[in-house]
Amino acid sequence: MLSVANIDSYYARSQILHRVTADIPTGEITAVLGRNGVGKTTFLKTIMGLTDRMSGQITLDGKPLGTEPTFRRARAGIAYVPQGREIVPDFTVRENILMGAFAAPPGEREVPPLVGELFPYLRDNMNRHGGLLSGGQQQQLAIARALAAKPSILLLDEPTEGIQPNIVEEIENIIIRLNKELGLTIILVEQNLEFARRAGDNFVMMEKGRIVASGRMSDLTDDLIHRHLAV
Ligand SMILES: Nc1ncnc2c1ncn2[C@@H]1O[C@H](COP(=O)(O)OP(=O)(O)OP(=O)(O)O)[C@@H](O)[C@H]1O
Repeated sequence: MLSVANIDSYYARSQILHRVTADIPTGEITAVLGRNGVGKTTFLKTIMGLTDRMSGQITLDGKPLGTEPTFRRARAGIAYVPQGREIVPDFTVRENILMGAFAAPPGEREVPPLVGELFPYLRDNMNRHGGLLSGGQQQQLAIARALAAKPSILLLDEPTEGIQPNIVEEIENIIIRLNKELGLTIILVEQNLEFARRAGDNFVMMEKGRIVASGRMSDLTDDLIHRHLAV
């Protein structure tokens, strides 16, 4: 289980997260919900060690990770798919995927066969430049890059944002398969409440850098949604 406890997290001198505590159940999807700017991305970045400073504890199956650099967290099995995808446009599809493989065990730094199964388009376009792909294809590529690290935990930041509506469902189905068929633990930041509710086993609700509610998705009441998500 991934646990965070009493996390404060900062960009320069700005404190963004305050006393954040959460247990992320293994093998399940936990949706991180909240309005714009409440700290959802910062929550994921903090788990990955990508903010300027944090205090508090992060443990994975009891092993402390909170003071480890990002690459050790990646090697411990946590992979991050950032908002906006951050594909390198001049690298090919293959090169973009292999960027994720540095965290895989030596001897396994390859494009995983799974990528071809999940993403036939990527399999058939390995030499195409990343910048030529559509938003949906780039999202597939960003997920493929994360899978190249052979993770057990996937952090997904708004994976359906800015993607053509007819492709959104495809991405959603992939995310659900990664969890149900491969058993990946997923932390999903998602503005689309309908998808978050359908996919998520658990939720974490954030407000102003704090977790204000959490639990099983069946416990996400209309009142909580009204209080913390409605504009
Ligand atoms: N690099 C940064 N330096 C300073 N402040 C930042 C930085 N990135 C984010 N912030 C601030 O941290 C706060 C939380 O931002 P964050 O992106 O984590 O929220 P979010 O809930 O993911 O929002 P969104 O849904 O808009 O992505 C915001 O006030 C934002 O302005």
